[in-house]
Amino acid sequence: MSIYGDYIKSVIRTVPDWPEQGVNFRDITPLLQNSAAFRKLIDSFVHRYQEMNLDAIASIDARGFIIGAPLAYELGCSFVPVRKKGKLPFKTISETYTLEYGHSEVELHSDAFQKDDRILLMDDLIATGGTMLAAANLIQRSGGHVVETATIIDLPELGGSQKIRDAGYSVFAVCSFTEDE
Ligand SMILES: O=P(O)(O)OC[C@H]1O[C@H](OP(=O)(O)OP(=O)(O)O)[C@H](O)[C@@H]1O
Ligand SMILES: Nc1ncnc2[nH]cnc12
Repeated sequence: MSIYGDYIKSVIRTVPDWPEQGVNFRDITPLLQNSAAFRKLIDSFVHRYQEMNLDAIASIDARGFIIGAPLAYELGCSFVPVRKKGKLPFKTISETYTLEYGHSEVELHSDAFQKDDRILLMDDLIATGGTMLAAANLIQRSGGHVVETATIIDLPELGGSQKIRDAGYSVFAVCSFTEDE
């Protein structure tokens, strides 16, 4: 949890039973609408990463872009989008991952990184961890080094952050929610 974790958590809205019965959707739009809260969020990432000599911020289509781009701007790093299949125009490498039902695929341009570049990978939320883990593996395959994976929200009861740690990556979350919150 970051220094602003409790505050950031207080401006995230939970929408029960969306997009389907039984899912508590953690909605970051109230956080984005609140300029003071959004600034504190980006500042907490700046505070954590400013001395880490990062070369690039990679973030995941689509909500990850909202936090990755301002952080890259603040830190003076390059910004690399990891996109859902079929969105990137140049030569890509891809990684398939399992969803609750079926499969999905993330892609990266083959020239996105230099070998051994130090990369921070960001997304807004970790649930089952499939998306973040696939993106991290993709970056490592492309020759980059994933220094850490970072998120606004972790849902630890779904096991995703532990799965990412078990695969050897560091995980930083600004806040977390249990199922009953
Ligand atoms: O840990 P996981 O179980 O993989 O789930 C987390 C992912 O799910 C959401 O994205 P979504 O695919 O809904 O796309 P969006 O950002 O375009 O809304 C979220 O933004 C993460 O990327
Ligand atoms: N519970 C949840 N809230 C918001 N985004 C999600 N992506 C996957 N699970 C989610």
